[in-house]
Amino acid sequence: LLPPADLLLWDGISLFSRGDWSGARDRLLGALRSHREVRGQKLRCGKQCGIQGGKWLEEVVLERADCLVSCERIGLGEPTRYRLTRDTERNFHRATPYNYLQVAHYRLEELNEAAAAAFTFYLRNPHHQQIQDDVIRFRSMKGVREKSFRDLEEPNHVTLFTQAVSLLSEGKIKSAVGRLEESLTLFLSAQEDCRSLCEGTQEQENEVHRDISEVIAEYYIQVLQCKQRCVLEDSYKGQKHPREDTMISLLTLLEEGYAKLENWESANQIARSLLLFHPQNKTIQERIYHYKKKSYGQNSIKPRKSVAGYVHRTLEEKKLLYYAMENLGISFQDPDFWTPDEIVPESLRETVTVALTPNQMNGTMRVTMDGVISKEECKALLSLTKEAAGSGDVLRWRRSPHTPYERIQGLGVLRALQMASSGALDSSQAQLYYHTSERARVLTQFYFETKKLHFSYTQLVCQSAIEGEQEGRTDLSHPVQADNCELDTEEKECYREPPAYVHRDYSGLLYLNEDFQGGDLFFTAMDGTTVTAELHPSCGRLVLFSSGGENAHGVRAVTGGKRCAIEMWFTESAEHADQERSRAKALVGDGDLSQESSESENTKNIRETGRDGRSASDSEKPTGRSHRRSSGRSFKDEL
Ligand SMILES: O=C(O)CCC(=O)C(=O)O
Ligand SMILES: [Fe+2]
Repeated sequence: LLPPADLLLWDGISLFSRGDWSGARDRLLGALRSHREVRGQKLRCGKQCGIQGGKWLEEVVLERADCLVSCERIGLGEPTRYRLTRDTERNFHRATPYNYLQVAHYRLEELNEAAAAAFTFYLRNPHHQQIQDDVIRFRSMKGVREKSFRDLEEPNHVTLFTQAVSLLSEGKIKSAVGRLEESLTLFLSAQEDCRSLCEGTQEQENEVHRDISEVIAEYYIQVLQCKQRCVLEDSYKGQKHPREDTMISLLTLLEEGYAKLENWESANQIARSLLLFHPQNKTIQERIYHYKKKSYGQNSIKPRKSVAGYVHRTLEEKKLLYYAMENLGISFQDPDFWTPDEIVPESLRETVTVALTPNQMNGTMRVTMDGVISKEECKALLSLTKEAAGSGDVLRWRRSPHTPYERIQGLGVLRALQMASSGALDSSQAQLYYHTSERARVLTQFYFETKKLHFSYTQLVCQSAIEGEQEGRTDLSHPVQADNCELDTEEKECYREPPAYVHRDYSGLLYLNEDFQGGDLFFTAMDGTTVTAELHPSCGRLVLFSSGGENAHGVRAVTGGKRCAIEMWFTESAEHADQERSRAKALVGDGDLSQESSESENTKNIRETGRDGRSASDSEKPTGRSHRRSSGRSFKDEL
């Protein structure tokens, strides 16, 4: 039996601080091993102490408690010995031992081990400045193999998945499918393990004596929330890509593999399993029809049992959690994109959907969402621009700097709020402007899994076609450009240097209307001419993209009517945050109780961020809609 993990960890850290590198390394490795050992034993006990049906609840609970305690005692000793405090548990969760370990390995000149430990920590703390630098340093060191940059805690199902992806690209379909099947099995069993540990001990913060059912309900909700988060736990850890659903990615590839192998029955079965996540999806239905024809109308094919079980169970849990959310006032962040509307109570239902996925837009870092604001909200914001135009010189219509055929009008957030406080604008509309942009910021942060984003600039802009001057027009409303770099279409390069706004990291365009001619937004390759995606604005439609050359874009001529949008640019760098924004924030009284969060907080927020981008500890105000709705789910993904 290994010494307890916390003892080894603190021992290791103390040897570390005294410069005893080999002692530190051995203790830290021991701590990781011991932590794993306890986890394994708890899993074994959990299985061994299964619940038998047909008994009273009290009897079941007491029996299981007795069984668990004695099973763990035999395997691990007294509970006081192996149970970790929440802090220590969090340290293991964040892979902190690896951060010490990488330094110890480095000092001991074990460079490949050091690189692996550093990389492992980095993946779980991608915004940690020091580890970013360390990984870069290791990469430039001679004698460190590329292979060493690997995740020492990578779940086996991820390893297999990655192997399968490269096998598929090499055309080795059979082996790929084998790997994917194995990966699916392992993913499901990893989920079981993660979920079963949710029932382990939890430290309670403020114990007061309350009604037994209240206490049980609260504890049970905690357990359910923990189980729901297991999906995030077992998802692929990498950066620079929006998070995808592990199960859906797995099944999609698997179906593709079976189809390539012309194993129509299996392809059909997997497609039917996928359909459980998106029952209305036309393309899956078509593929099923196609497979059915290929296998001569085989009609009795059902979804995979394991997948159906997975979907059924998680939906049952979500129902309970949404019930608790509606009636007991608990907060629940649904980690899944695909939860069907029927599961969510009417009052909590949100309308934001992903209208175009990055894939459908032929890029990785671009997405289009619909329903981000309601029709009434569009109307209110549009009337803000009308009033603003009538009330002052700065906001009067002027000729567009981009084209002689259009006039343009712009209004900043701070300006709007200031005008509202002097009575020149409707104050609730000005506030709505603020909260709407805030909503877009949170969605960007959530969808691209970035660290905290700050506003770099915000503007409500309308362009309108000058009547009678549109004949024979061939120019654009807004020429093709990138938002944070100088686009050189000859060289197909984009230079991130002044005069470009180099601090912009993400761009957001929230459209307020659709009743005008022309004015489509389009994306091009860096040549400025090859169009890769094009869309017409509409009320509540939000287009988000990274601001670099990978997202060169322009706007087609507005040849009739008025086109209005809120343009937003976000930066990851707090130093370059828009000063006006903090004054605007003060004006709306949006107190930031969450404070400037520390590095660790930041990382934690991202892991715990729900579908509306709000973490449990995030006390930012709801965004213009009722609190209930904004703390609910916020968008669902279409395939
Ligand atoms: O209004 C739009 O759709 C795009 C405007 C734009 O790209 C910009 O102002 O940088
Ligand atoms: Fe732009």
